[in-house]
Formats: sequence, structure tokens, C-alpha cells
Amino acid sequence: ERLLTEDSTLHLCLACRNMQRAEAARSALLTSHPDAHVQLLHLDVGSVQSVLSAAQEVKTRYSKVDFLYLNAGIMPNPQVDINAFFKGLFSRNVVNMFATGEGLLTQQDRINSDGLQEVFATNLFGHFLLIRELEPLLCQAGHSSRVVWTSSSNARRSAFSMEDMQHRNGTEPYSSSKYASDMLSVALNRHKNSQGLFSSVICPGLVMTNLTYGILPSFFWTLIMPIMWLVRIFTNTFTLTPYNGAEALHRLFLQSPESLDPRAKYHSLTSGLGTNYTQPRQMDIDEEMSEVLYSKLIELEKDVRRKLVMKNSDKNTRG
Ligand SMILES: NC(=O)C1=CN([C@@H]2O[C@H](COP(=O)(O)OP(=O)(O)OC[C@H]3O[C@@H](n4cnc5c(N)ncnc54)[C@H](OP(=O)(O)O)[C@@H]3O)[C@@H](O)[C@H]2O)C=CC1
Ligand SMILES: CC(C)CCC[C@@H](C)[C@H]1CC[C@H]2C3=C(CC[C@]12C)[C@@]1(C)CCC(=O)[C@@H](C)[C@@H]1CC3
Repeated sequence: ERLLTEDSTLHLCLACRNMQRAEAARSALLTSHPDAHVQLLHLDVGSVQSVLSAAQEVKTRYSKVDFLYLNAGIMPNPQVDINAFFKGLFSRNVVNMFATGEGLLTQQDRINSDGLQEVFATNLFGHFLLIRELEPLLCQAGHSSRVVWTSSSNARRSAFSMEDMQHRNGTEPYSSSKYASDMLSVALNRHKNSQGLFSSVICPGLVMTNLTYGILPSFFWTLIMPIMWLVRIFTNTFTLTPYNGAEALHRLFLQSPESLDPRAKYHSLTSGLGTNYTQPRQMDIDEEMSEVLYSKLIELEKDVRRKLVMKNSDKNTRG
């Protein structure tokens, strides 16, 4: 919506797993921008086969991609640690606790049909595979393109382990996957800037969406809204509405790739008085670690492709 308000001649492609919701989003966009070009594409970013098929479809439909917004993300079965919340409330760490949710949330992950951890597959690997598949459209001579990751201030180095990059053994797969996306963005810049591809990371702040309604019921969030407006005075990270949360996505659209800081996370912020702005903050990233992650993802990609070929040939011989 905000991009079309900026430039109504844009060609948008909404890549979604639920086509009914996608159609509803398209209709809403066409109501406010009747002449807009909005196409739909089926994509389940948590499924290797779906990513490969969707990328193939993009390559037949378009000759180049200027912006790729990697926004899909999940936080399955979140649990709030109430004790930690009250402890944190009376500690010196209280502002940081509200800004990042650090130490308050755990999730239960599971293995998907590709044999990958679902949160890792959805929040990181599917997007990575999509970029790899779309490289011919993203990396073109004389043309610069942009990849924008919706990360989170919940991303934390200590939640991530290189020996367990899928977070099979921990209880914070969300934080781990978001930290991995921050590192991957840094590595992508190192490898792809020379080919015209620029990657950035944003955090929308705490926004009321299906994700947050999975943490606490919507009526509870509505009930504590006055408290949240109060908290906003101290953190500015409680953006609360999707419009405010999209501030950094919108800002990056207007900024030239050369002016972006590859090691910064761009935060959507809303002041106590309701003013929206974007602020870059340095990420806690080690270049060497990001390089190792990049290599491990390339290895996993090879492995996953090999398995898919075997699975498909098995299907053909049987059926
Ligand atoms: N809300 C918040 O406070 C914060 C959110 N974020 C991040 O913002 C992003 C958007 O989340 P938000 O809008 O809050 O949450 P929602 O759950 O409302 O939206 C998530 C979106 O991702 C889509 N999605 C999830 N899994 C897949 C998949 N496998 N394939 C394709 N699409 C998929 C969902 O599709 P469907 O409609 O089919 O479910 C939905 O459109 C996420 O990356 C999240 O981590 C970051 C910081 C804070
Ligand atoms: C009275 C209080 C407002 C009660 C809410 C307490 C917690 C449930 C929230 C406090 C900070 C929140 C938060 C997130 C989830 C809900 C809280 C822990 C996130 C982790 C949600 C997803 C993200 O990506 C982060 C940016 C959020 C950070 C703050």
C-alpha cells in the first residue's frame, strides 16, 4: 500500500501461500489504487519444491526484479515466561526487555516435510533458496537490485549456534533464525554487491498482527493498549500498527543502495507522540561467522536439491 502510494506505476507481485488471503490483499490494493499492476504468485516459502516452482514462474513472468521483500515469518507455539517478565519489570534491563522481548519467549518447533526445522526453513532457508534461484533476475549488468529482510530486534547472537544452525536443540528458534538472517544479509552484501545486489535488514518493532495474537489473545492486547502507549514513550519500538511497522520498509525503498549501511539493522520506530521514523542501529555480527553460515547454507542447498531429485525420481518410478 505504501509503495503504491509512492509510485502507482510499480509492478507488484504478492507471493503468498494462501491464495484467498492474497486475493483479498490484491482487491484492497486495487480499491485504493485502481490502475495498479498487482499480480499474485503461489509460494510456500517453507517448502523447497514450492520455492523452486515459484522462482521458475517469476522467471517466465519477469525479466528483472528490482526489490525482493522477504517478509514471511513464523513464531509457532510461543510461550511467555511470566516470572521472567515480572523479574525484568523491576530490573535495570526493563527497557531492553520491552524492546527485544529478550528472555521472555520460547517456541516449539517441528520438522517439516523436507526434513528441515520449520522455523529455520520458513524464516531463513526458503528465502535464501529464492534469492539463489532469482539471481539471474537480481544480478544483472548495469542494474542494481535490493533484497530486504524483515528481521527482528529479538535476533540474538546467543540464541544462535553454528553447530546447530537449524536450532534443532534449542527453545528459541525464532531468535536464532532472525540472527541468522542478519548474518546472511551481511554475507550477501560481501558476495553480491559487485554484481549489483544489495541486501538490508529491518525490524518493524512490536506490531499487532497474527504473530502477536499468537503470543497473547487479541482482546488482551486491546486491554493493555494504554500501557503499551505508555511503554512507547520509553522504547519507541512499540510501533503497534502495520502502517507504522512498515516505516523502515518504505524508507529503504526511497534510499539509494550505495547509501545503505550493510551492517545496520533499520528499525521502524514510533515516538510517544506518534511520529514514525527509521533509525539504523549496528548489528552484533562477526564477518567470519557470517561467511561460515553462507558456506553452510550453500552446502545445505546442494543437499536439499539432491534429496528432492531423488524424491521426484522415486515418485516417477512408483507412479
Ligand atoms: N509482529 C511483530 O511484532 C513483529 C514481526 N516481525 C516479523 O515481521 C514479519 C511479518 O510478520 P507479521 O506480519 O507480524 O506476522 P503475521 O503472522 O501476521 O504475518 C506473517 C506473514 O508471513 C506469511 N507466511 C508465513 N509462513 C509462510 C510460508 N511458509 N510461505 C509463505 N508465506 C508465509 C503469512 O502468510 P499467511 O497469511 O498464509 O499466514 C503472513 O502473511 C515476520 O517475518 C515476523 O517475524 C518482526 C518483528 C516484530
Ligand atoms: C503489559 C505488557 C505490555 C505485557 C506484554 C509482555 C510480553 C508478552 C511482550 C513484551 C515485549 C514483547 C515483544 C515481543 C513479543 C511480546 C513481548 C515479549 C516480540 C518478541 C515479538 C516478535 C518480535 O520480533 C520482537 C521485535 C518483539 C519484541 C517485543
